[in-house]
Parts: sequence; C-alpha cells; structure tokens
Amino acid sequence: MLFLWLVGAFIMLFQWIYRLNRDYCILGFFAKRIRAKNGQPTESIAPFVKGSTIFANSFDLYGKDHSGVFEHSRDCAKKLGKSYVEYAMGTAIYNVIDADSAEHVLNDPNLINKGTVYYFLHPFLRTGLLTSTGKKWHARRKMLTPTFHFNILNQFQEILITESLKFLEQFKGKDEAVISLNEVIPRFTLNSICETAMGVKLDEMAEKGDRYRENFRQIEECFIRRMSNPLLWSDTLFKMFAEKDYTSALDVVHGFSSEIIAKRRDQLNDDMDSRGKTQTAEDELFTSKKRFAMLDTLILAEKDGLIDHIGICEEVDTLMFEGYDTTSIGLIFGLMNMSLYPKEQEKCYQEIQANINDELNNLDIGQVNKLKNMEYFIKETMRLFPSVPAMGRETTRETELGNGLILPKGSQIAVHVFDIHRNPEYWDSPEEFRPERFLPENSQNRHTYAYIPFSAGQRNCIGQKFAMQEMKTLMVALLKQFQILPEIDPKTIVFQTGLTLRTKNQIHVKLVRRK
Ligand code: HEM
Repeated sequence: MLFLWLVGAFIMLFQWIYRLNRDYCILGFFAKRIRAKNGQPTESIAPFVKGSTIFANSFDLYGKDHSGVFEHSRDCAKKLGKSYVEYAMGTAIYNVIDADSAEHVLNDPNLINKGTVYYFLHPFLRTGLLTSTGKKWHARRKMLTPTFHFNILNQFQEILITESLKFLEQFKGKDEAVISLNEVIPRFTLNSICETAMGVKLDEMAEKGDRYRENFRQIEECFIRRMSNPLLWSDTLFKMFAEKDYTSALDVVHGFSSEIIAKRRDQLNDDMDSRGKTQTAEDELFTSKKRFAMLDTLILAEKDGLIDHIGICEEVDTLMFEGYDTTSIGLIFGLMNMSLYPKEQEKCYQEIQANINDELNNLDIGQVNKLKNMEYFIKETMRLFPSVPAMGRETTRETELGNGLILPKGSQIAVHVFDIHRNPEYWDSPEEFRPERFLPENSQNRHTYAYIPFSAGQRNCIGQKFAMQEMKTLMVALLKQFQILPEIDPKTIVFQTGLTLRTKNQIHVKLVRRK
C-alpha cells in the first residue's frame, strides 16, 4: 500500500516538474521561459545557449575577467549566427544580433524601460533622461530637445574650436610626439561637454576642475566594478562592501554640478531682469546674443514650474556622463584609424584644406556638415568600434515581438550593437575598414537597423549631432597641423566589458607636424 502511494506521489511530482519545466527554466533558477507564437518551438526563431554548468547560463561568466565577459558575447554571436536566448538567475535574456530584431525592439513603444544594469547608474544619475521611463522620460525628452536645435549647436561651435586649439597647445614647439589617446582625449571631451552643458570652463577652475575630473573617473570605475561582479548586484552587499568609495566621489561630482547650477541660475536671472520681463523663455533661448549652455534650457523650464533643482541636477549629470565617455571613445578609435589608414587620412585632409581656412574661423556648423569624407570615416569607425557596444531593455509586461517571440514580463533584452555592426548578413568583409560603405549609393539597400551607433527609435541618442560636430571639429584642427602615424597593431587590442567600449591596452599614435 505504502509502495503504491509512493509510486503515485512520485508520478505526480514528476508530472508537476515536467509541467513547470515547460513554462520555467528550472535550472536557470526558475526563469520564466521565452515562447514562440502558435506553439512553434522557440529554437526555430531564437536558439538557446547551452550553459557551462547544469544551471542554464547562471554561471557562464563565473571566473571570467572583463575581457572574458566581452568575448563571451562575441563567441555566442559567432557560434549561433542568430539572435539567441539565455537563462540566468531567474531571468530570461533575449540577445539581439540581427537588424530585424533590433528594429522590433527599438521601435516598440512598450519597450522603453531600460535593463537592470542601468539601475547601477541611479546613485549617480538618479532618474535623468537616460535612466528614467514613462511620463517623466517623455516630459524630459520634450524639454531637452530644443537644446540640440541647429542654432544652439552653432553657438557651441566656438567653444569646440577653442577647446580644439587648446588641445593642440600641448604640442606647441614639438615637431613630433607619441601620445596615448586614452590620456589626452578625455580631457578635451570633458572640458567641451562641461562648457557646453554647464557653461563653465573646467580648466579655469584649477583645483576644483581636477577634483571633478578625478572623481568623475572614480564613479565610472565603481560602476564597472559593480557591473562586472554579480556579488555586488545586490544592494545590501554593495552597501556593505563597495559603496564607501562611491559615495565620496558622488558627493564631489554632485556638489560641483549643484553649485554651478545655482550660480548659472543667478546669472541668468540677472540677465533676464536687465533685458526686460516681456521676453518668453523661448525668445530668450533663440534670440539672445549671449552664448547658451544646455543647462539654461532647464533653468528656463524651472521658471515655468516644469522641473525642480533636483531634476536639473539629474539632467546635467546625465548630459555630462553621456556626452563625455562616448565621444572620447569615438575620437580615440577615429584617430587610431587615421593612423592605420593613411590613404583615408589624406582624403580627409584634402577635403579639409579645400573647405576650411587655417584659422578655423569659417568652421561653422554648415561647413562641419559639408565634410562628407570625414563623416564616412567617423561612421565606419563607429561601425567597428561603437562607443555603446550594447543597450539593455526590460519588458514590463508579456511582450510579443514582430518575429513571433513572446517574452515574459521582466525579461532582459540586450541589443548587441557590436555584433549587429559586424554581422556578415549586412556587411561584406565586416572586419575591414571601408568608409565608402557609407556613400549614399552603397547605403541605400542596407537594412536601416544594421547601423545603430546612436540607437534608434524613441530612445535614440539626443546628442548625436553634437557628438559628430565635436568629433569632426577636433579632427579638423588636428589634421590641419599634424599627420597621424601608427603606433599600435590593431590585432593587439583587447576589448573589455563596460557600459561603453573599453580596451585593456592604451591606444597610441604618433603626431608629426606638417611642413
Ligand atoms: C559618439 C558619441 C555618442 C554615442 C555613440 C552615443 C550613443 C548613445 C546611445 C547608443 C544611446 C542609447 C542608450 C540606450 O538606449 O541605452 C544614447 C542615449 C543618450 N545619449 Fe548619446 N551618444 C553619444 C554622445 C552623446 C552626447 C554628446 C550627448 C549629450 C550631449 C548624449 C546624450 C545622450 C542622452 C541624454 C541619452 C538618453 C536619451 C533618451 O533615453 O532619451 N550622447 N546615446
């Protein structure tokens, strides 16, 4: 009797596990499964990565260093050749490496929530434009869009030229110099974004400026440390073991931006008082002869009761964060490619000589936009070396994608820009550097979502025009005075995981003054 009862109980348990296993990946610690429409096998749309242990993909990254984690995604993309599914620590992850899936994800109005990793940025950015969602994100996006209007960007051109010439000052009197781009470029980009976003010259703030730069870098390091170590994903463990280093750096950076915002608010109030009270905020923004900072748009919105001081801080810190590292990486790889492809460098140089005078005083935004060879060159650089190698989204409800996949609520989606940009389905000889791919006649039949360095859809990069303008301006100033020669074998570059594209090695080039 007992025996029959035990057999019955065993069969029932087996059936229960079988049914549960159909809906959940039990060994991925109860991750709800991704399904396909109409009961098709999920694998017919997206294959599943076989885990390195019996616990699905939960421990696939265990023991890997930053470059190992980066390579893991590249290996999966190469091996599977299709967008794929993983299950880890109770979560289903849909990894996108094809343009069709990227289009489905980036165009879905219900998929605007960022993935878990962005949560680690909250102590720094709180919920600014990059990390917020829903109504708050919509309102902030609307508020910040005029900041990137053509007229405003044109005003920033003067700052970018001044900063570029200041960058060149460090080589004054030298006929040649070997430089580490990782050391010299970030100073230029941080100075540029600081003056355009906040209206202050970091270099003129001596010790305060240096402290800001140092602590900004420390925040980035803490963030990468947390992202790469699953033990620090838990808030409790993070608070116990790592938050200490983070908090002091955050205090410095937040304190700095808060102080600048307060000063700028007073300045703007005085200006507006002296110009009469009849002007609307919008008139002020577009007609003032005085140079605007991105921050001014927010201060004007504050007058209309659309944002408060904390909100302004969130957005200023976000613009600083997004506008600093991304453009540094674009410039570092852009200048490296100039050194590696002398014929392409010469093409860009000849175009500059034909259009821009030596004082750079006709380098307005119209001229910047006319430098087409330079544009193709930078685009091809960002194809091979996208500053943001992957973007994350989270489903807030069960979501059906255009390809028939049904993602359960709480799934993570990783759009691997790096792999889409090197996917042979869209790019012939994808590893080769060929700027002519971006000539209009060579681009017209390409899938629009095969090239997404600035993302696409609603949550695309708000600063993309400014970023192109900044990168082109420095390159023009540099190429006018120097030829750039190689100092690195690109095969030795080791990439590392991060929110932006990182390398283990520094990238060097040699500058030789043109006669
Ligand atoms: C080469 C330079 C740049 C690249 C490659 C780049 C790339 C991107 C990408 C891929 C996103 C989407 C991120 C995601 O969905 O997770 C993004 C968003 C964003 N970027 Fe950029 N970016 C660059 C420069 C800039 C600059 C210069 C600024 C500001 C001055 C900026 C401000 C932002 C902001 C605020 C967002 C969030 C937009 C939103 O969610 O509405 N970016 N950027």
